[in-house]
Amino acid sequence: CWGYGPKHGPAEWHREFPIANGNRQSPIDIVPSQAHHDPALKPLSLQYDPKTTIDILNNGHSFQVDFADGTDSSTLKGGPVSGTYRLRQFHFHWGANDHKGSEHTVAGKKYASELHLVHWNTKYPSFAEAVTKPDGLAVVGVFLKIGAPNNHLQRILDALSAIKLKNNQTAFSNFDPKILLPGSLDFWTYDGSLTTPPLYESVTWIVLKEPITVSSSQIAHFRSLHSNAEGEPSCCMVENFRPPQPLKGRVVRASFK
Ligand SMILES: NS(=O)(=O)c1ccc(NC(=O)NCCCCO)cc1
Ligand SMILES: [Zn+2]
Repeated sequence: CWGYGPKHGPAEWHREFPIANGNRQSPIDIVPSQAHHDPALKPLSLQYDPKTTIDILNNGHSFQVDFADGTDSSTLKGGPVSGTYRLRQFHFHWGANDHKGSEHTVAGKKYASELHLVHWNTKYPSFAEAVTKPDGLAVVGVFLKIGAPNNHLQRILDALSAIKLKNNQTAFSNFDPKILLPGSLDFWTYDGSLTTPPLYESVTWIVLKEPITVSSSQIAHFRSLHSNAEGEPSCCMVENFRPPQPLKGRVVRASFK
């Protein structure tokens, strides 16, 4: 199945998922000087209820923290979207060393990692329905740069030892994703896709300009996960980022001057 290694990596995904060569693929290289400030963009409104935290899961490509999305307890509104989007999960992407790992890049700059908070449009009955629609998802991307240790990540890192292998999951509760956000919610936004197969072109991307910091040893914990399930040949999850894709005429808007 698909992965990030030399055999089944991003350059090969188009064979099974031809939309990989589509017109609104993600991630992209964001060039700040070419982003258009749009004063009509509303401020982002993120309201999260820690009680909706369910579990933490190794899905074989990353790890994700899942949230109960049966009510409007944890939502995204405003910014470039209309309506209400519910938080489904958040996960990370990282690289084999600290000099790469983010999916979006900023004028060619790669960050060490990137956090994705995945929300779906409640005009659709479920996430599974929404994920195939052009306005189905809104994903907030947050860059992680190497610096001081991030205390807010510690509980997540401590849980990773319990989900070492693919399909391992363990209870995780009472987590407020807001504590992972930077001070400023200034963002760039553009129409894109899932960055992993099935690569559906259903994502309104909202990439925050301000990174958060993590230490080098904290991010090393991410690389201790395995992409194989029990009984399969051991394979470390050292790298799981897709490189930037062609812009194909899309416009990136900025919420800030
Ligand atoms: N990296 S990303 O663009 O934020 C992303 C988010 C969700 C997913 N996929 C997901 O949540 N489920 C897979 C969709 C299968 C159809 O139900 C893939 C990539
Ligand atoms: Zn992602």
